Amino acid sequence: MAALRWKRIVIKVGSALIAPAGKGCSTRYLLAIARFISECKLQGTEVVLVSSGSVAAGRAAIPFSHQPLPINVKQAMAAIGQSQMMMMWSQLLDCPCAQILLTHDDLRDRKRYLNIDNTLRTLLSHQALPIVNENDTVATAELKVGDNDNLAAMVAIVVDADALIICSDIDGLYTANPRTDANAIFIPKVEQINADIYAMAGGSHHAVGTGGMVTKLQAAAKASAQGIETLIINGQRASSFDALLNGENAGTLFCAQPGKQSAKKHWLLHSSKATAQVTLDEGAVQALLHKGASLLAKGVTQVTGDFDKGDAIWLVDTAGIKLAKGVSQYSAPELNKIKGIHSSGIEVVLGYCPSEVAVHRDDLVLMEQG
Ligand SMILES: Nc1ncnc2c1ncn2[C@@H]1O[C@H](COP(=O)(O)OP(=O)(O)O)[C@@H](O)[C@H]1O
Ligand SMILES: N[C@@H](CCC(=O)OP(=O)(O)O)C(=O)O
Repeated sequence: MAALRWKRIVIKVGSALIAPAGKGCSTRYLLAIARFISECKLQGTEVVLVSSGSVAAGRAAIPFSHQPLPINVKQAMAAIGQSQMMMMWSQLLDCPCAQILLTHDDLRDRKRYLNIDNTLRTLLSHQALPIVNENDTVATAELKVGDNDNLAAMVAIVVDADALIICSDIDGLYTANPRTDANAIFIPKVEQINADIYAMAGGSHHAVGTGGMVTKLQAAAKASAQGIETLIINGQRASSFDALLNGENAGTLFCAQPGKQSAKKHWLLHSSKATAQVTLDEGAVQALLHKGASLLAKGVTQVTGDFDKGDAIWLVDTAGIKLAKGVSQYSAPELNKIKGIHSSGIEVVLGYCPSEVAVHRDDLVLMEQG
């Protein structure tokens, strides 16, 4: 058996594999996936599992035939199914299985993001298997990622994985949904995801799945942009996993792209939630855009909205154009008091000076100006 080419992977398993009949967990496809995970770990490849299926697994316990399922019913099914799904994985694997339930909000908050990162890495260093799912019972629309394909890509970026393997009930990407288009042609490799590729993707045919091929392409785009190669494979076929273990490709491969950002800058740009903004004078704009400088309080003319020290904020020019996103070293009330003031005067005004700069260059990412 050839060695796997990855040191750390994220495997995403869709609802259709957890509960193929749409009601309750089944070992039918999970045995082969569990064997693959065990083989990866034996070869020294670290694995994080993102498992859907809490709604599908809990479905049998709550008889409800109307479609679409109302959110409260789905949440109740998820609450029942999550423990059943975890139990199933624990029975199939002989390593400790660790449950991690997340919402999008957890990833937007820097402290929680770092806690997630630390927990995942600690679990991996102790040969445990983190099993991630969306925290369906608490997540309202604005807190949710909404689908586990995108969640898996976010997790892959958090743990700096080499590969994201999305296991579904289809061989990979086709030119159209093969369930509705008999002429659809299989695509083994995608160099770069563009509008033509997105145009091929259709939705899901399951009541408990989310997103179909659309969310898988979004996930592949996110992960591959961060240098993580992504595969969409048929998790119903044990042969897909045999191929991967033999160092061959299976399903559709989305190539890793160059230009990976640092984890911190990626979080700032794509995950952090910034609602407040500070307006910069022309000197600060030039220093930021052309000199790679930090933002000094002296260059701030206006503070709009509320934020704490450590929160992400927008840095805008006098026309209100968003130039950058950065982590503030001061709260909004503090920055309001010291705006326009030279760094040496901060202590005089506030009585303390924890930082010479308002936003440090390392905690700042420039927006692409179109
Ligand atoms: N272009 C496409 N190529 C392949 N599958 C597609 C395409 N467009 C839509 N699909 C659908 O996406 C489904 C897989 O997504 P989904 O049902 O959400 O599964 P999962 O539960 O694994 O996330 C396939 O079964 C297929 O019906
Ligand atoms: N969090 C939900 C899964 C949502 C989801 O994305 O499902 P799927 O499209 O099957 O990966 C659950 O556990 O049922």
